[in-house]
Amino acid sequence: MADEVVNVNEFEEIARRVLPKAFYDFVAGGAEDKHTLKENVEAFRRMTIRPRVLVDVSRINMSTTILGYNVSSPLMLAPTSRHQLAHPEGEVATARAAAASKVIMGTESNVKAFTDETFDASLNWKDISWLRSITRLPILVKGILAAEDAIKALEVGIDGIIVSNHGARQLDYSPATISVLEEIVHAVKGEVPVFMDGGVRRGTDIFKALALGAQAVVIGRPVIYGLAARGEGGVRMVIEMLKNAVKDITRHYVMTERDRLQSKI
Ligand SMILES: Cc1cc2nc3c(=O)[nH]c(=O)nc-3n(C[C@H](O)[C@H](O)[C@H](O)COP(=O)(O)O)c2cc1C
Repeated sequence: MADEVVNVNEFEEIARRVLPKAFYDFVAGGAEDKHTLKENVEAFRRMTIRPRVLVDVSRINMSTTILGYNVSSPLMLAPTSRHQLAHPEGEVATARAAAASKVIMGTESNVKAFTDETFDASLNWKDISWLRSITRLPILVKGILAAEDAIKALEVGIDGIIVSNHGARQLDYSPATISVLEEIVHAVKGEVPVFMDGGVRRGTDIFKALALGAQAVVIGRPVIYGLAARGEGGVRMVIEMLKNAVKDITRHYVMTERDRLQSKI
């Protein structure tokens, strides 16, 4: 029954059962030892929340602004390549997922995503400058994991940064995204919004990412799991489950591994 599913991990389990093995393995898989794949999730789990009591949460408003668009929550859907859509039903289901996401986000974004797993490996910063010269659309650079690259991205005039290791599908042993988010937020100094993706599976993960300075988070696999398990309704359920984060989140509310180490010195 649809209402028995209570979290994203359960959707993944259903997806594993209903999808042909090759499809599931393609979606769920990661590079080589899958170290970074596991770390994306585990690094979130190692962070704890410092709950505050007697705060009025009776009317929580999670709406925010992303690149000038008002959205109902700080949650976006990641680009996932078309490889998994070789199945004809996949095409239909993905169109439905996109429609569902527009409803939830409350806007039809004109932000283009120039990302693809098959993208030209020779892509470099000059190409971003060129892109900047031919379009007035907002340009987001996805895949930033180091402060130096974040600064480079600012220099070429991008409009936002997505801290991402592309779901740990390409380079194993790159850092878990939540573990480098704060470094990049500090480097960017509020000049452009910083988004992050990788391993977001719970509303508390969104809470943690926002507390470390992300403007919004992006999800990849959870959408596909919801879609595989329950179609459009499953995608809606996944998004609703994850929206369970709260507004007015500050850095004060979370404790990272680094904080714990520093408090011992
Ligand atoms: C099946 C699949 C295909 C993907 N294809 C692309 C792609 O073509 N380009 C890209 O930048 N990221 C791609 N990604 C990565 C996602 O955009 C996103 O960064 C990642 O899924 C976020 O991590 P999560 O799945 O843990 O939420 C893909 C992810 C999956 C699961």
